[in-house]
Amino acid sequence: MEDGEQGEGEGEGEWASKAWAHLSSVRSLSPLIQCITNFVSMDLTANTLLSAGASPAMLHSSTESPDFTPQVHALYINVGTLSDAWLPAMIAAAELATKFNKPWILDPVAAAASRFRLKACLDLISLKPSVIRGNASEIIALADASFGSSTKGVDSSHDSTDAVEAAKSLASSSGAVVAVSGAVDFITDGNRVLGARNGVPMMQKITATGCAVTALIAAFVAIDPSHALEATASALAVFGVAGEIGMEMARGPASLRMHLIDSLHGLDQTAVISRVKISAL
Ligand SMILES: Nc1ncnc2c1ncn2[C@@H]1O[C@H](COP(=O)(O)OP(=O)(O)OP(=O)(O)O)[C@@H](O)[C@H]1O
Ligand SMILES: Cc1ncsc1CCO
Ligand SMILES: [Mg+2]
Repeated sequence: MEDGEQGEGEGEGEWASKAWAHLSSVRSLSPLIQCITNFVSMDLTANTLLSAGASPAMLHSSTESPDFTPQVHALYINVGTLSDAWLPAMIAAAELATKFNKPWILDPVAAAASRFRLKACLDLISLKPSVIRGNASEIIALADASFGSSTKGVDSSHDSTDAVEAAKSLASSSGAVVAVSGAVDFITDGNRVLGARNGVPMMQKITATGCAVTALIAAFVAIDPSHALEATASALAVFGVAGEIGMEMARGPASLRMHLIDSLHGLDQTAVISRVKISAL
């Protein structure tokens, strides 16, 4: 990717070209992504990464991370089925990623569901993830560092538009790019804000689509680590486009899950360029 001016004045066409360039790089470079993710999402997450051209590895033992994490192109940590045993492994892997200059990406599932989970997420954020992607309720809880307020487990009880200010504040305090998923996905570094308007509402009816798109963000950031904001927007838009095309063949959530994976695998330049809807806000 070129290092030129990005942001103001950039039209949807340029963003779409950038998204295609990111997807093409993922396909050609096939980045290796270590995923420490929840039991629910493992299958969809691995298949999403494979369909996009990346190489997933669900290795989570703190005993093997010292050997493995230095070899990966990015690390993905998702706290969805957090336990006392797994948290130290997540922290150890995040520390290794930072030590070896690998980008790492956090999905703070259900951040406000318990004090244990909120503290775990805040501790992980202190280890400097490149990107944090959550739904609106998760990002609001992290920005406020507050537990229990208007949360509904892993599902959001807010619209993504409700969380834009929280996302900017969390990005500024953490140094991470923060993405909020929803009908519009918002992506911010605390200064610039991008909106990605792809996807279909039925994607919320498939468990772990959020987890899967965060892994896709890890793959896109792996191949363009110095442009985490742009790579994150591209990943969210590309995943949304796969959902839109998949929905044309689907009869409900179960068949959308299958068609989304097929569509992500089959995405061509024409579909990406004509459908990606990213803009600077
Ligand atoms: N109303 C919508 N219209 C279009 N796309 C949507 C809509 N809601 C969610 N999406 C898309 O669905 C995907 C999952 O987002 P969601 O906000 O449901 O994540 P999540 O709550 O973290 O999910 P999970 O925890 O089940 O993994 C994202 O790619 C998002 O863009
Ligand atoms: C349903 C569920 N519970 C913990 S993680 C997860 C997957 C969606 O986040
Ligand atoms: Mg989630």
